[in-house]
Amino acid sequence: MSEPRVLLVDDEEEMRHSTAQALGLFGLEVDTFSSAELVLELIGYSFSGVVVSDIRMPGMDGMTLLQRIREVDAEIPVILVTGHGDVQLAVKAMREGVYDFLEKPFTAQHLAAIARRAMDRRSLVLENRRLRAVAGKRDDIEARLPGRTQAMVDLRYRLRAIGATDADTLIIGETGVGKEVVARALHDISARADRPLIAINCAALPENLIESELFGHEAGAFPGALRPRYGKFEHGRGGTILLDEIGSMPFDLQAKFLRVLQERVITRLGSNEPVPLDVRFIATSKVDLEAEVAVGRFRADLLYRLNVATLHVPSLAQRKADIPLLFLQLVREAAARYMRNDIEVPPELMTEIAERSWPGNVRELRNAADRLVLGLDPKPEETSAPAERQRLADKVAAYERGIIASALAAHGGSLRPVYEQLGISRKTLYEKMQRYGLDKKLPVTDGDYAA
Ligand SMILES: Nc1ncnc2c1ncn2[C@@H]1O[C@H](COP(=O)(O)OP(=O)(O)OP(=O)(O)O)[C@@H](O)[C@H]1O
Repeated sequence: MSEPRVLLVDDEEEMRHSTAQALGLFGLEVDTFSSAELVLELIGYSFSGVVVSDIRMPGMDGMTLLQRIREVDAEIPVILVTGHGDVQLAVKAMREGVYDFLEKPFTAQHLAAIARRAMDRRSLVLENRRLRAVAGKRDDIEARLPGRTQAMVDLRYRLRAIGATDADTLIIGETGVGKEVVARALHDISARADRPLIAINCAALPENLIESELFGHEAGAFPGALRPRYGKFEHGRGGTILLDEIGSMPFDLQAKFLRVLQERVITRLGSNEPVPLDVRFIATSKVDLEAEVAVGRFRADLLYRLNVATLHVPSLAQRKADIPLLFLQLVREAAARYMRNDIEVPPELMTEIAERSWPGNVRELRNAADRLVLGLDPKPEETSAPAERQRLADKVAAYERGIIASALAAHGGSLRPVYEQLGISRKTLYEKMQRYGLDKKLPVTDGDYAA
């Protein structure tokens, strides 16, 4: 989203500077490089400018640079300049896909006009690519966030609507519902899709480093800050910053963050100079931020600023009808991940899965699918708890049997001292002896019992 730039490569310093200056006069943003290797490091698929390079240079020459750039992206425009009037070189360059070829001497006006045309074409190419990617990803939303319940239909509808804007967005939902999945989908259908998405977990940031982590710092800003460093916000330039668990952001930092949201500038630690920041913020929360405001842990002004575009991601309890299909999809995904193709979901298991409660939401359901595929009990807590209880009950029973047996032995099989000592009724002792198979093995002296 930054201005497209001309990357100008020339090993001759004077030529480099005079050309750059002249192009600057025609309103172009120019970066200069003394070698082709240097410029190659900056070229990527989303590069939005144009490369202007001398042909004859020590090290990598202009023709090789052209070839290398076209390996990265054949649609990046490269303009080659030669001082030698070499027709053969020109022909070769044309064959290699050069955008244009200029002979020295040339006027800056001429070069500026060609460069501008090249950049216009490049921006068209990038825009078309973006539209194609967005169209693909739009179809993708259904696959990424499946579900036929109204809650999911509404979520996808709002997601697409908000995705078409550049508004900062708050995503709310219980743990494991897929807030991060929604955030990534939002980024992917936005105009920033080809720029980075930087995810920051506010709950995991070390308190003492948090500001420099986010805002960056200048050299000497604090002991140990030897070199200047970009913060995470600046790494997200042109893209999206995802602030996970915004409710965990320290209170003092919330005021600074609010300023960033309002003014779209940041100031690195140890500097007074605000730097413009072109990013979209997406924040997530599983805690009720209104409640956090009420107890003074979250700033009301920050909440109001964030709460403009809001997405509520429903819990599985709020979309129970989606559970079977979602589970099947997660099983399919897990099977692919673990390279198993023989996984079946027995109907009884499906019924249990559908009726069970899933407090950990999709994350928990996904774990269950993984466990099934790995041949483990897919219903860990809730259904293995009775098994635990069973084992515990067995242990308790064995212990109880031992106590009764030894009491019976101690009293020579006489019942009265036994039930009195154990503080239970005669009837209860009788039932337990029956249950534990103790009646026949011991010498019995109490006529009551024998009867
Ligand atoms: N609709 C979905 N389809 C498939 N997998 C999903 C879906 N939603 C979430 N998941 C999976 O569930 C897990 C939890 O998702 P995610 O991390 O997005 O949840 P969250 O709401 O951000 O969780 P937390 O509140 O703990 O941060 C991830 O493994 C994710 O891939």
